[in-house]
Amino acid sequence: MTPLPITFERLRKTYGDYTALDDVSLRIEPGEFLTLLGPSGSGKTTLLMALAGFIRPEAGTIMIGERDVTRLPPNKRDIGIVFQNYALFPHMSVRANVEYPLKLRGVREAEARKRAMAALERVKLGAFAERDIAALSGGQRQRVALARAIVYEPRVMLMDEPLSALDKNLREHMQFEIRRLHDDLGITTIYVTHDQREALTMSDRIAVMEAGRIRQIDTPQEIYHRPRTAFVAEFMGEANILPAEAAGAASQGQLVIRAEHLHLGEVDGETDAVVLSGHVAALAFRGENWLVQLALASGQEVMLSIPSSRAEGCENLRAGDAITAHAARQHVHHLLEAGTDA
Ligand SMILES: Nc1ncnc2c1ncn2[C@@H]1O[C@H](COP(=O)(O)OP(=O)(O)OP(=O)(O)O)[C@@H](O)[C@H]1O
Repeated sequence: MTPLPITFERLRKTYGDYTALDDVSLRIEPGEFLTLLGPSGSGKTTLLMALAGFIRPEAGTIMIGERDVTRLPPNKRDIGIVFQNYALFPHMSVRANVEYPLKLRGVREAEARKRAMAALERVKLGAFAERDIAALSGGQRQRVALARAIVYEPRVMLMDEPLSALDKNLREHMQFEIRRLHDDLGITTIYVTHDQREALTMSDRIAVMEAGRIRQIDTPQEIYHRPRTAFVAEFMGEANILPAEAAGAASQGQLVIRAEHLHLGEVDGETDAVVLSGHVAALAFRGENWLVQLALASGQEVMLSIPSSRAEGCENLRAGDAITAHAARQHVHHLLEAGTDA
């Protein structure tokens, strides 16, 4: 089946005088894996639920392919959904849970069974079909929820924080599995998370939301290396935001330098670099890297992240030591003026 594009046009949703979606416009390409990323309360779930049909917007339109679905009930939208809490029926077997959406759609017993088993095979749970849900681990339950969402072959998949109940290792493993499933099925996926690393790992593009608006929508690399605003820069990872003049730039405005792009020590004369000097305010060893907090003469503190593999000298640093750090000019990025939108 060919995947479908999704278009939101000036979508608006308010709760009393609170604006949860503030004229959101967005096009998701056919077959794209798009992540809605943002802090709690930014409107991610509201946007997803409006697409699923569980929330009715006050204004705007939602199109799936050529179809205007804004006023269609959820079961007419051809969408698979996976939630954080799995929403499985605990008293039914794994197979019965996966057959359930097919039975709702009037698919006959033998056919439902065949398709449920195929979906379970896809998520590597074929051998668990007759088990009770209660006898599964968190990761296995999440796979059942995935199987149930794909069993009727929807062309659009929505996932709202599906991995947040899992521990870190399983979560990272499932990020790859979900992405592979998306690629194999050739569907359009919208994924909600507030975890920036998860968004970077899985997505074709990321839409960063804040206060009911999309602040930036871009590929993971673009959004990480070239954030448009301080909010996006800080939300996407450790970001040092400096006034342009602090970094010796002639221009006005603000700069962002990622912690891992700052290196300890002087720069050789050949390199065009921004140089920052001050003293060590604090430092910490974190296994894969060292974090060094550098206090500038202005009082501002900047963070350096130095990989353990090339952290010679970090062991000998002490709070109060005078240090110099530098970043190559290509890693110094100008932000748009504050308040300018994506
Ligand atoms: N039924 C409701 N009544 C009133 N306010 C609501 C309702 N549902 C959501 N809101 C508010 O709308 C805003 C957006 O909520 P939404 O659930 O979309 O945020 P979110 O980005 O998904 O957050 P989280 O990461 O915490 O799930 C929040 O401030 C929330 O309190």
